Amino acid sequence: MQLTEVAESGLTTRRGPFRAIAFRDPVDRHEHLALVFGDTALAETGARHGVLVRTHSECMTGDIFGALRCECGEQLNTALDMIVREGAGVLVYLRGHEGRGIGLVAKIRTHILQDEQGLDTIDSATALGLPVDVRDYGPAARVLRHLGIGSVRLMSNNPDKVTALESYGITVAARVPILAPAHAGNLAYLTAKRDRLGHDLPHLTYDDAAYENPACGNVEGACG
Ligand SMILES: Nc1nc2c(ncn2[C@@H]2O[C@H](COP(=O)(O)OP(=O)(O)OP(=O)(O)O)[C@@H](O)[C@H]2O)c(=O)[nH]1
Ligand SMILES: [Zn+2]
Repeated sequence: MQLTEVAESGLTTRRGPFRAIAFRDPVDRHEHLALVFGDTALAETGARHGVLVRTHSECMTGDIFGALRCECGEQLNTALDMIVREGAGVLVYLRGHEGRGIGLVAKIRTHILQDEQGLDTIDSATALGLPVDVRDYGPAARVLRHLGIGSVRLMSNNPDKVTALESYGITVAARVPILAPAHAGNLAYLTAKRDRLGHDLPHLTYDDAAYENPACGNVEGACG
């Protein structure tokens, strides 16, 4: 199925000049954004056989407000840095993926259960009668195809994303780790992703005492 309502402009950010290409997907009806840097055609055929791509699931709390309980915001910034360092690549910002597809209100409700009952990111969704992950990567694949990209090096720690994108006909030539530093604020989240969702997070240790709270020093009481 073709994407509709495509619009493109230049978008210079503090990292440099990107192209911003906005799409409306005909299936999920969300508006998605691709940020394109450099010559991706050359990157696809070049020695590495795949464009450096991040398909980033929307996380308002982490991406915009820098919430510490997940690492989404850091991954977003790291992905853009990696693309610019490489000289070419694409970040596809996927709307409708908030809370792994359950939406913002439901995600905040899972946070309440995590904070008040100690449930993890999986059990807190299940306790609300909600699915753990209902993200669809069809829109991401349609965006990439629209950009003429068939083979990617995917920045992700989640092996399921590789399978999902490939099921939509995108070749994932490699999965490129995108590891955010672990700290006291995101440790529970990262640990649950590693132990229960199969994310590849080799930088985590099992020594809780090794992690500091980055809010310490900024906010009275944050160090509890
Ligand atoms: N339901 C729920 N979703 C969350 C929670 N914290 C973050 N998210 C959402 O999780 C999504 C990101 O998924 P993750 O599981 O962190 O990582 P991933 O995208 O599968 O894998 P990477 O490519 O390695 O980042 C974002 O859309 C966030 O909004 C939470 O506690 N509960
Ligand atoms: Zn997040």
